[in-house]
Amino acid sequence: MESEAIIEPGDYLRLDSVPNAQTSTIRDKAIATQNIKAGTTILTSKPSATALLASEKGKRCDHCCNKLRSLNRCKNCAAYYYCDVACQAADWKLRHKKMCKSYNKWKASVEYQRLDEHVKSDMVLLSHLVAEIVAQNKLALFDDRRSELRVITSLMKNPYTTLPAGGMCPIPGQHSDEILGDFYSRFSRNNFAIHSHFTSFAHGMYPLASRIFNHSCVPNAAAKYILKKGEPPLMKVIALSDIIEGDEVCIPYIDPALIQRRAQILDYSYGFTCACVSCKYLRRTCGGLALPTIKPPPKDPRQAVKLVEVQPLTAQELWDGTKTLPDELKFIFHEEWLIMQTSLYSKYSHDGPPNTALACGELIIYTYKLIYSSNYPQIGLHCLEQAKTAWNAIVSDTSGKSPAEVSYIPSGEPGLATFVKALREAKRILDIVGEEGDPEGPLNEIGVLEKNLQGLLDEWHINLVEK
Ligand SMILES: C[S@@+](CC[C@H](N)C(=O)[O-])C[C@H]1O[C@@H](n2cnc3c(N)ncnc32)[C@H](O)[C@@H]1O
Repeated sequence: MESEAIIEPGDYLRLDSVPNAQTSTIRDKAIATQNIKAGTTILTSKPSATALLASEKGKRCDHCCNKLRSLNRCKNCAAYYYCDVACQAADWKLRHKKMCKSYNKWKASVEYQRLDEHVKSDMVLLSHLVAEIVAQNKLALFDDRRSELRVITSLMKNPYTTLPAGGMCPIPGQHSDEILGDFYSRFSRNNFAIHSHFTSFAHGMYPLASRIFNHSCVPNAAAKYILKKGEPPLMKVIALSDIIEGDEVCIPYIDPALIQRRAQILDYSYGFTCACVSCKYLRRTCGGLALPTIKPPPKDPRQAVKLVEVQPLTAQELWDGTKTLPDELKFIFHEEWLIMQTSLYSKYSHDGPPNTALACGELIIYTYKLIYSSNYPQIGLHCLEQAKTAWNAIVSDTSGKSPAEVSYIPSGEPGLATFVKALREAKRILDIVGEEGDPEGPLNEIGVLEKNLQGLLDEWHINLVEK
């Protein structure tokens, strides 16, 4: 099924075809039609289907994906959970009535059980998609060039995927295997991980956003998800930085911090080699990202802190070749480095000592700023963690000295300055993304820390000099 669909990218974008479309993996590019300020919602996209990850079943509503306050379980299949009767009724009408009877038998079948976990998860999403089309008699929409459903049939396919026989939930009146295979072949290149505060809990098809945005590991935009009671999650694509008219707007398909794996995933799942400035830089300087060419990190994090402190660098300087990363610092582009540091950070933040935790935290921020594009939400989330750790260091300090004098990090910076710097950076970055995901998120935590800060300033009679 190949179709032309009318794509409406909204006020901020137009789609430009790439000149060599026959040989390129890129069909077209989303170009900014005007200057766009950081924090602007560039596009809103509705899902054609969503499905919770298996690990989230029973913890969130199967209809609107909100965290469950009380449990309303489908009395027939006992496998779908809802916030309340309203969500249950809405989901029944939307799709569940077409899957309820056959769901448990299908889930227990040999055909389903022998699938890999990620294919199982795709089969649930495909079943939801087909159940929705059948339950709501949406087949006619495929003939309407304006319909978002028709956009699905204009999405790029992965020619190497084949529909696993018997893998899908039997749905009365469902399409032929050919049509199902056609939908499925578009999944790996187009589906989105749905997240709350950047932790995934579901996946879904957002055809308009899929059709419009290409990937970059240094994106100038990113998707967030709005959770509203009674409605499936709505995607909003937000500008992460100021975008100039004529620039291409790109989003990240995967977490750019998966430094070694990202090239493989983009090649295997999406069929392209990324040509962003960061990938080019890493290929040029780190031997095509091959692990053995990158020196392992020093075992002692304090040694790493010393190395980092004498090397003030920005990602832009590395990418454009103005500065080079010394060989002894290349470990920061080793995926294991971040994994090791984040696990040490969480251990020291919980168990202490706080100064070791803060030193680890500084190293993570340094690394993130060399990997991610500016204002990338993960940098903000980590700055918030660092602010919380600095706060804990301040309140557990027994020296009797003012937090404006006592220091917890190797550079000698006072604890208060570490706290304020991390808190302000977290607020600046996370305000750009704005409210998203579950309630009581990072912006609430920032609000609490700001109140704590005011209390501390009053207690010690400190006047913060605004920078
Ligand atoms: C979700 S679609 C992107 C939208 C695409 N412009 C379209 O026309 O449908 C994903 C596909 O776009 C292409 N693509 C996306 N980002 C790319 C990039 N940075 N470099 C090369 N190809 C890319 C790849 O073929 C990928 O499988």
